[in-house]
Amino acid sequence: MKIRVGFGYDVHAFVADRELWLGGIRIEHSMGLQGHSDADVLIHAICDALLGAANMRDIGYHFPDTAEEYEGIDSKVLLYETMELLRDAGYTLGNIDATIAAEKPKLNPHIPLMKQTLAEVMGVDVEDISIKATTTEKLGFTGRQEGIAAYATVLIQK
Ligand SMILES: Nc1ccn([C@@H]2O[C@H](COP(=O)(O)O)[C@@H](O)[C@H]2O)c(=O)n1
Ligand SMILES: C[C@@]1(CO)OP(=O)(O)OP(=O)(O)OC[C@H]1O
Repeated sequence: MKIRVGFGYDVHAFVADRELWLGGIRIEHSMGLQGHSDADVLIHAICDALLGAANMRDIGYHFPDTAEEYEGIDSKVLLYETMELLRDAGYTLGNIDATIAAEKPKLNPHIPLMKQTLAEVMGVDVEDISIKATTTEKLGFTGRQEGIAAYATVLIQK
């Protein structure tokens, strides 16, 4: 069996008048994230980790932010399509471990639904998806609530 690991990182800036989408769900907050898509920073980090593990470039290579078809797109569609690319190459998911760095909002209450949602989109067991949240103790751009960062590691196998 071939086992590979991948790492993904993404950042999106907070702006007013946008919905906040994280881990495939909408979260009530005073600001949302700026982006060409729905700016779901966690899903983008997971897509990059999956593509990296398979040595298949990155999210912007497959879904360019210059393409009209991806404008405002639900990132769950990009995650589904990323999983299709991996499946076509013969890979299955081992597990995902992800961390969201955000001063606010409080994310713990939303994590079970994020995990359930992503597991359904990816067609994997919810037990294979771990999502954690951390503040950055008011330090840096996340600490100043200028944006959110997300990190993901994945294991895939074939
Ligand atoms: N946006 C966030 C950030 C953190 N949490 C939870 O709070 C715990 C403590 O955060 P620290 O940054 O002080 O480590 C953290 O472990 C998370 O469980 C959260 O829910 N939402
Ligand atoms: C998802 C895509 C495509 O809509 O756009 P953004 O929402 O701007 O996200 P980013 O993580 O900057 O890059 C990937 C993009 O190609």
